[in-house]
Amino acid sequence: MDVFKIQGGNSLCGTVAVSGSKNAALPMMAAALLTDGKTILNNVPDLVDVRTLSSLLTSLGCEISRHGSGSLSLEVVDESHSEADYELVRKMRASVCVMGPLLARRGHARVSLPGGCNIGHRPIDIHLRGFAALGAQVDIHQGDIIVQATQLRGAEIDLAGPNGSTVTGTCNLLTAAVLAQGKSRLTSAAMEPEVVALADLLNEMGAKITGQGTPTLEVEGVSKLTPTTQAVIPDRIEAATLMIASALTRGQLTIQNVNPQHLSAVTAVLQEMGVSIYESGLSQLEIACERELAPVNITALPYPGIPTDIQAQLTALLCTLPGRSVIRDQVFPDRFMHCAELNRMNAKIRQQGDRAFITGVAQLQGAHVMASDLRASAALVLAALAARDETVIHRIYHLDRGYEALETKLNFLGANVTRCREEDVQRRTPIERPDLRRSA
Ligand SMILES: CC(=O)N[C@H]1[C@@H](OP(=O)(O)OP(=O)(O)OC[C@H]2O[C@@H](n3ccc(=O)[nH]c3=O)[C@H](O)[C@@H]2O)O[C@H](CO)[C@@H](O)[C@@H]1O
Ligand SMILES: C=C(OP(=O)(O)O)C(=O)O
Repeated sequence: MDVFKIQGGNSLCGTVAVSGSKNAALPMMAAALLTDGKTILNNVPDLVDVRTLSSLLTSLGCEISRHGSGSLSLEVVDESHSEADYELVRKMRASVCVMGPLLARRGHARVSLPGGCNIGHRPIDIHLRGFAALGAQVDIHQGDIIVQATQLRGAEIDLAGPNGSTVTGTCNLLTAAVLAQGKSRLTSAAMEPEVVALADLLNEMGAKITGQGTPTLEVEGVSKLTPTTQAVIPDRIEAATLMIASALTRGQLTIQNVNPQHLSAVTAVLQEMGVSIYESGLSQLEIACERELAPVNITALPYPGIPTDIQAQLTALLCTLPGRSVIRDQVFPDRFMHCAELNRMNAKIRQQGDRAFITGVAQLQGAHVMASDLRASAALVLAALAARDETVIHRIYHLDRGYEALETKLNFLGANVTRCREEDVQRRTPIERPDLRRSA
């Protein structure tokens, strides 16, 4: 297993470009199953999750090849298999995104129920309720979900859950409803830019979807979709992570290939802390720290609120601001595994329920810490960049799921991050102790 060794203390300065969005690319890749020609997606990040989904789609009869930097070609050559294997699904929850397209196009899908996860309870009951409303028979057999229908029929589907809407659920039902007979109306739908990106791709393929970006999506079913070429939107979570890295190291960054509109909640909260953020050009942000930063209270909410996928990274930043702050996660109320690890780095966080109560410290201290999930890993990397001495982050395979070439980008900006094998890392620095026998 790989670990990161990070020598903290350098301010990040320079220009960096954000990669394509993981969470937009995954459902867009799955949508290729809806056509029988070649779908070309550009700006696809080279990530473990993208490779895992590619393996899954290959097992479902897709031929996939990567060309140049970021162009992925996907073509269905065999529609006889509709079963997603547990070995692939367990590696990545977003595998459930194949269910909608398989059901709509092949009339049948068998997908292992995704298991537990370190960010909390993640049921897919709303997805299944939606498939049933579209006329599918839904069964659970030996840990697999089986959905089948000879012809889906348009329906009214309410996607509201206890913590807001569901992003992957909206994608799954959208990709099923596009080929259903008649009209569907999806209410309390997710408004995330990644859902809009999927709807735009489907419309390019010939679907009739309106209302994307609002809580109500109207879908007029069509009998066939044709393949197309589309670029994946910039990764707003990677962009926000870099913005926070700039603030944490009191650096100065130009971040390219961003959609500032997708980042407005993050920009607003960083500005409230005192970070200077300027738009320079259509897809570029300048981040600088020109004054002392102050703590704020934050709640992670569905879009257009502050994303839960940025909650851990914001927590790392708040740990270094003098005074008290509270951060709450209303999307995944148990997503606080990073707090105990940050505390090992001298942070002062007390977690209770869906909130973390933070008292800023003057300086974080390097330590051996364990990544528990993707964004928790990012938070530990950010904390390590600002910490005194060396931090060793174990289990960074979580990070590789969702950040393209993060250490290369950070090192280019002045960080000191080394990837090495777990067995090559010395566990502890020996503490020098006085020789008591000699002084006696
Ligand atoms: C691949 C991808 O795009 N992942 C993102 C997606 O995950 P994902 O789509 O899995 O997250 P959801 O939007 O579905 O989950 C939001 C909330 O709804 C609940 N829920 C969800 C589905 C369901 O059937 N029943 C139910 O109760 C969940 O437990 C959670 O509390 O959106 C999350 C919320 O923005 C992000 O953190 C993830 O990065
Ligand atoms: C939680 C995330 O991804 P996933 O839904 O694939 O686990 C994430 O991107 O932060």
